[in-house]
Amino acid sequence: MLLKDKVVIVTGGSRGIGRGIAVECARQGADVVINYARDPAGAAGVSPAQEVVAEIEALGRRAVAVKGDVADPATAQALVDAAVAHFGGVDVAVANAGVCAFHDFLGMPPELLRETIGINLEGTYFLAQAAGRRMQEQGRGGAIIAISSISALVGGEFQTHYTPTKAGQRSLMQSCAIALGRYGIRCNSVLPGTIVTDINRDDLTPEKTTYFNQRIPLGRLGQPHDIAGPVVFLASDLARYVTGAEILVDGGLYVNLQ
Ligand SMILES: NC(=O)C1=CN([C@@H]2O[C@H](COP(=O)(O)OP(=O)(O)OC[C@H]3O[C@@H](n4cnc5c(N)ncnc54)[C@H](OP(=O)(O)O)[C@@H]3O)[C@@H](O)[C@H]2O)C=CC1
Ligand SMILES: C[C@H](O)[C@@H]1OC(=O)[C@H](O)[C@@H]1O
Repeated sequence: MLLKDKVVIVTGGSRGIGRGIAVECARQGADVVINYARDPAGAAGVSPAQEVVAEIEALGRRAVAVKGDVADPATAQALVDAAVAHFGGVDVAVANAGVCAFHDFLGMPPELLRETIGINLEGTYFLAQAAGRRMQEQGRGGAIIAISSISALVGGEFQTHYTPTKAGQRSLMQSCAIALGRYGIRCNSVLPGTIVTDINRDDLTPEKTTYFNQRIPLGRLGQPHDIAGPVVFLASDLARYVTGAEILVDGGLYVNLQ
C-alpha cells in the first residue's frame, strides 16, 4: 500500500476524476476527505458523495464528505479542519474540482469567465494555501497535487475561459514547490488528456469520440481510474524527490500532431 494511514483531501471527489482518485487513495491505505458542491441525490435517494463515502468504507478506510464551493476560501479551511478533526491531520491535498462550460470566445459572458477562474484556479490556490499552512505546522511534509490538464499546453476554441485556468494551476504548483520545498511539502500537477466524465458528456459526440479514439496512440479516451495511479504516485514516498513537476496522462494525444 502506497498511502498507508495517510490523510488525503480531494476536492470535487463526488464524481468523475476526483471520485476515482479518492477511491484509489483509500485502496492504497488512506483516509479521505472528499468535497463536493451540489451533489443531488440520485434515483435511489443516495447522493454521489454518499456513495463514495460508502465505497471507501467498504474498503476498510474512513471517509467524510464536506459540502462547499472551492471558490470560497472558507471551503479550503473547512476541508483542512475536517481532516484534522476526523483523521488527525493532512498529508495530501488534491485540487481536482473544476468546471468547463463550453462557450464561444466572442460571446463569453464575464460571469462565466470569472466563475471558471474562481473555481478552477482560485480554488486550487486556496486549497494549496490552507493545506500548506497545516502541513507546515505538522512538520512532517506533505504533497499537494493540482489536476490541471493537457489544456495547460494547448488551446481550445470553446475553452478560452478554461485553458488559462489549467495553465495557471500548473504554474501555481511550480511556484508553490519553491515556496513550500523548505518544509518538505512537494507540489506537482497531473495533466489529464480527454477523460470521459460528466464534464464533457455533451461535448463528446459519437463523431468526436471516434476521432479521438483514432488519434490517441493508445487507442481510446481516458477513464477516471487512468488518472488515479499517477496521482497516488505523486502523493506517495515513491515520488519523494519530485516537486514542481507534472505528469501528462493522455494516452499519447499531445505528441500525436500529424
Ligand atoms: N474530464 C476531462 O477530460 C478532463 C478533466 N480535467 C480536470 O479534472 C477535474 C475534474 O473533472 P471531471 O471529473 O471531468 O469533472 P466532473 O464534472 O465529472 O466532476 C466535477 C467534480 O467537481 C465538483 N465541483 C464542481 N464545481 C465545484 C465547486 N465550485 N466546488 C466544489 N466542487 C465542485 C463536482 O461536485 P458536484 O457533484 O457536487 O457538482 C464534482 O465532484 C477538473 O478540474 C477538470 O478541469 C482535466 C483534463 C481533462
Ligand atoms: C472537458 C474537456 O473535455 C476536457 O477538459 C480538458 O481539460 C481537456 O483538455 C478536454 O478538453
